[in-house]
Amino acid sequence: MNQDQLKQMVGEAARDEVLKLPAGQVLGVGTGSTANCFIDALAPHKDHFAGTVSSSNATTERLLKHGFKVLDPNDVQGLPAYVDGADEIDPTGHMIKGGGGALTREKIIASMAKQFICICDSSKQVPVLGNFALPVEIIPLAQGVVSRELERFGGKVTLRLAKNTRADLNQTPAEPFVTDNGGWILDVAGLKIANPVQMEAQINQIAGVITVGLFAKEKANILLVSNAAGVERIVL
Ligand SMILES: O=C(CO)[C@H](O)[C@H](O)COP(=O)(O)O
Repeated sequence: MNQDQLKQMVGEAARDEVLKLPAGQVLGVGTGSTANCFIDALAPHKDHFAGTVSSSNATTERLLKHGFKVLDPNDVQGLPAYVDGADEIDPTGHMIKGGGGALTREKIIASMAKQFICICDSSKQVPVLGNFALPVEIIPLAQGVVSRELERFGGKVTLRLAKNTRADLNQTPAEPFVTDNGGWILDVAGLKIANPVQMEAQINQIAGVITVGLFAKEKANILLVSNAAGVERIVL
């Protein structure tokens, strides 16, 4: 079974999970290839929900294409659940997210939800977070100072670049990747995150940081994880 099939399988399991929620509520929807599988699987059942709140422009576009109602988070009091993928998840449900660059809105929508349902294949499960470079969204003018502060944690800091820029042709410097919020992303490689709660709080305190892609406070409550044998449901 390949990774796409594993993502599809867990997307379908997440559809079954959220259809157990009472009808007529608003659902939080994440970003990424696994979240896309979930959106596609849920599309025939969209009327079960009064609407959705979306974690990125890309997800909004996909939801609208399927005919889901997409609501402004400011018009929504709370959510029964938020469904999203992860780049890494540890045994307690702490995650690294932001590989797709949507970490800030993902964290905001997750904070509105009673339950974070994390969906992934088993390659994302790790004993300790940090093999995946930790994304940190920043205010662009703070790149230098935030990079220096982040280096104190012991990792290697790299500015994320946009794909398909003219740098390939050696004509211009590569352009930074720009988030939906106009921020830039620093990726911090080589960390061993023994205490995610502490590191999240410390990075949040650096002036110029918009959001760190460590989801320790907004951790997963339910993990649906797929492997060749099927989908396991783990309450965290
Ligand atoms: O945090 C994210 C986007 O910002 C994604 O949830 C994360 O990158 C996982 O993506 P995928 O399901 O494509 O592996």
